Amino acid sequence: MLANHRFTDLPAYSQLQAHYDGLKDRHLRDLFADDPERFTTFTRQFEDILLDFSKNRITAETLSLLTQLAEQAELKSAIGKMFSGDKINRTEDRAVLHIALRNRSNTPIRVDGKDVMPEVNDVLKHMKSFTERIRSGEWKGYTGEAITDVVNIGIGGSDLGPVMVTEALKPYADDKKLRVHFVSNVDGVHIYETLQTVRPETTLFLIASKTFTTQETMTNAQTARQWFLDTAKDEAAIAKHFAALSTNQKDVEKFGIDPDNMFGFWDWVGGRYSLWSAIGLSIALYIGFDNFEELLEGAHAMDEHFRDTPLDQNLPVILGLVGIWYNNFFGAQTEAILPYDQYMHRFAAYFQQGDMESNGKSVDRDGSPVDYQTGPIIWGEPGTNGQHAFYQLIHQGTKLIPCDFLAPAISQRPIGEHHKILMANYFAQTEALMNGKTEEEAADELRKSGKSEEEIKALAPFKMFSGNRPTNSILFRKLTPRTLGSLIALYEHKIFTQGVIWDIFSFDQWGVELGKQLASRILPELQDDAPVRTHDSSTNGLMNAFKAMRTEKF
Ligand SMILES: O=P(O)(O)OC[C@H]1O[C@](O)(CO)[C@@H](O)[C@@H]1O
Repeated sequence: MLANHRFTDLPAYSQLQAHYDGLKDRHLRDLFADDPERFTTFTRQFEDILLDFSKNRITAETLSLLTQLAEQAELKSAIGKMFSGDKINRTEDRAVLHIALRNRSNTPIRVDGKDVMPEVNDVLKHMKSFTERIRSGEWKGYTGEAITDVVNIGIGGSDLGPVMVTEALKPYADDKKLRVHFVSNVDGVHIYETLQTVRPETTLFLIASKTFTTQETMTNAQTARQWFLDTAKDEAAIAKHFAALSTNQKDVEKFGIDPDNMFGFWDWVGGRYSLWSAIGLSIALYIGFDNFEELLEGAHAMDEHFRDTPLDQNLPVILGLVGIWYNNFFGAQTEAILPYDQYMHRFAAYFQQGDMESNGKSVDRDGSPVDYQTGPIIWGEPGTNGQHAFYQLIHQGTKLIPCDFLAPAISQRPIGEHHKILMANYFAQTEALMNGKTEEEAADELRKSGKSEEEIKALAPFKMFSGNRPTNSILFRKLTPRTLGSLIALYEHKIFTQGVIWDIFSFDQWGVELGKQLASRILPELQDDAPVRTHDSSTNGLMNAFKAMRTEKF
């Protein structure tokens, strides 16, 4: 179990507050002018990944106080507990062991006294042989044709991870031989549009659901099953075209999926941390098992770094602490993740769930409501597209939005000048966000463009930028499976770091569960045209309008 503390009672918290009062008005430009070695001071490297956090509103003292905050929150011991299978997810009475799924060292990790590694390795072995049979064409569909399309049906953590990783590692796949599709939304449009592009004879459906009860997934799965049987006409053919990725064997069998085609995992794998488990089968099928293993290895290497490296040298810890600095002292409410790599276009969306479902909590580990901010709003889009959309608000808006800028030094598609242009933008943006433009600089520029002094006076206030907008730059050599694995683990452990320090439980999601319960209660009320009176006036009104609209009586 994790130790409890009051975040705002930690001695370093009040020291940080006093420190903040002294630092809040200092400009990044001045911090750089004060210390010519600032880049070296605030840069850390892990394998092919460089984290430059020098463009943050921090000094060496800030880092030292933040590190003390982490020590006082007993972060090191919390990390040890996660890695040793302690049931740190107390509200669900579960261990938190996504690190075991990629434990390439294979050291025993025990839950309730039992080493989980043999079962982890068995599932990986099963995934490997299945992957190889599908990819080689040895596995035949019910008409004797090889599989050409994999449709993963899942939602939340049973979708977002595989979607993000298969997009990011597209260069390692061969779309001509095997394509992947993802159906998550219960909106019939999603499954309809997907089924338009595939043939029953050559399609493999992966029903991905930890619980195998999620309404959206089960609805889509039943529709896919019916669509398949409409052509195949034979239930026995299901064994060749449906597999399940789940912890719920009973319901998998009830659905009619051959137990040999079930890939299991365990309650200690959180949905949003499950891409490393059987939920990653679509990834392995798409990029091949060797590449999937490389992904696991990259994550494992980051796990070891997180567990063994001193806090002020530790990349996930630093990201977490810098986030806390803005969230709890500057009052920032949001953070942007901005990859300058088109293949990473789902990275921010993935961590939107990872971070917000984990740290969107307002009760501490003692059960008391918190009186400080916890998880930030996470969002983002690939770099240059964002520049032409929402960056204006980051540059000149009233909100402080700390941003992570991620980019590869080597493009997967080195075409002409594209990558240099992309990277010029990458470097330019963090520089501009930091420096801004003074009114005098704006005036000078206007003068050079031939404006009159009167026009300069009128226009300069709009053309100045305060700057002082903080960024992290995460520069890596190339988006390989190993590097991607490390980057994902980096953000996972950042989330862990923050949750521990905020004294919240990061591995449950009771809020989401409530929405699921309410939806199942409402569904029966939509089956007929009877007026609904059981809810508040807004919900009743909307449901009745919906009923009227569908019968054209509106
Ligand atoms: O894999 P399952 O059980 O279908 O759940 C899907 C998702 O639902 C949630 O519980 C809530 O959205 C997520 O945590 C999970 O990833």
